[in-house]
Amino acid sequence: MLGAWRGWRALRRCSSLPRAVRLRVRQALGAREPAEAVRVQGWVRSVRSQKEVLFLHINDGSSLESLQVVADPSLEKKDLTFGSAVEVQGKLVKSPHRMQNMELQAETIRVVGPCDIWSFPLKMKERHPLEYVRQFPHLRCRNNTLGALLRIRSEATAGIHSFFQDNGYVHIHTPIITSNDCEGAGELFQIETPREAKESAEMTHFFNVPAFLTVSGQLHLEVMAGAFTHVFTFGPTFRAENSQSRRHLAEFYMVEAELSFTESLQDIMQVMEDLFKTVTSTVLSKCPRDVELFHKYIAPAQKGRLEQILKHKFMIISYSEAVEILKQAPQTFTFKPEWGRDLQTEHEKYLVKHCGDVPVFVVNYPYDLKPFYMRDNEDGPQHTVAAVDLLVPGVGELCGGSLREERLPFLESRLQRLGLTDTYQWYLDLRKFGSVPHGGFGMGFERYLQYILGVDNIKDVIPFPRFSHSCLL
Ligand SMILES: NC(=O)C[C@H](N)C(=O)O
Repeated sequence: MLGAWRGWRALRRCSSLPRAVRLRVRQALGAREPAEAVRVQGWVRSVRSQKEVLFLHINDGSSLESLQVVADPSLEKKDLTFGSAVEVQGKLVKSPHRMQNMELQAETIRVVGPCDIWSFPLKMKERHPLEYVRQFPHLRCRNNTLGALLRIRSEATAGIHSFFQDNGYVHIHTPIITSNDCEGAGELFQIETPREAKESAEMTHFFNVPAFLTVSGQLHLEVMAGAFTHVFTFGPTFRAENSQSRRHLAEFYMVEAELSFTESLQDIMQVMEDLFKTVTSTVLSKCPRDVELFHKYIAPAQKGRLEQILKHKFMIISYSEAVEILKQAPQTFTFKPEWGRDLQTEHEKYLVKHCGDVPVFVVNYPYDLKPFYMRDNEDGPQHTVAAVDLLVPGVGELCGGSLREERLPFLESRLQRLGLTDTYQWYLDLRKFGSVPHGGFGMGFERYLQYILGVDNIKDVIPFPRFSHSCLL
């Protein structure tokens, strides 16, 4: 009985709702035909009250453009201001305005949530600098630039998943909490046991076992590539880098792939290049107006560049060639380039410029510079491993990958020298039970967005940036 009564109440609630069709702003703007009764909800981007007519622009995040609402001035109310949340009902009609297809002739306007414009940090029709809106992580998504970024980010995410799924890769959820330090660079955030969960005062770490936030899903992907052949993951990774630089975050997203039965670095580079080009084409075709905003106001030099880059094969140079180029550079570097030393940001920048401001693969790095899992090239005195970094203009390293050492004796002796045999017993096991040549790579998602959009600071391409001394919200 009670159920039936509730049902009746719900029915009454429904029937009292207006019957107008609810449209998102994007749908309303793209409609081919006028429509009699529609309802649009969103946040007011501008209000302009004239004697005869009231103009509003409302945006609901579905597109960069806002929908123009034309209303009788009698519908104006005190709390109908910039930033307020509204529901407008009326007729969708062809707009006489050259720049837009449709507009909404309001019959009713309801202020769902007013906005205190005096304390609201965003101002009407103002192009706020990215550094300014960064101070308001709870409100900056209402800013046009961040709105465009977040739509692009969403499309790029879908594009990355489609790229791999369409090519037969299995998606793996690699763990966030892990006991290994894949990169061996000591940049791990350790996990503590909260006081309430401690069985004894001495209990430390993660219930007394060392555990960290993951720096890379690679080793777990290697496990899976041993059964599924081609696998990928795309999730958050963490680095305890005490850096405020414009290229580093403590929490960032990484796309990683691992391919079994792969003997050449060339194959890995091909996947990196295909991934970059496919996802970028998707973004350009799905969010042209959002991308245009960046190329118009943030990075004018990037306009048209991407389309060019998509047409050409990426360049490849070896690490040794890179060092020679750097040694012959007319400029002096803070860090003197020398074979056997890591390439610094200033070196990467120079190399990319030298190659014509295009993405460049640098391959075959010194053995002693790279982590234990990379495959030994066994190439004489200048001993290298089959590693690759993809460098891009303005950002530097975008992807890093390698062939993995699949040969048990090589891996065993390397881990022994590092004193890591016990820790990586399971990893050695993989080389005993059906080991195959394999390799993979990781691409920093925020650096990818930084590059394609020409955004200078990595903090502006992630919804909630976390970096040294900062964890707002
Ligand atoms: N999956 C990868 O190859 C990425 C690599 N482990 C890195 O963190 O750079």
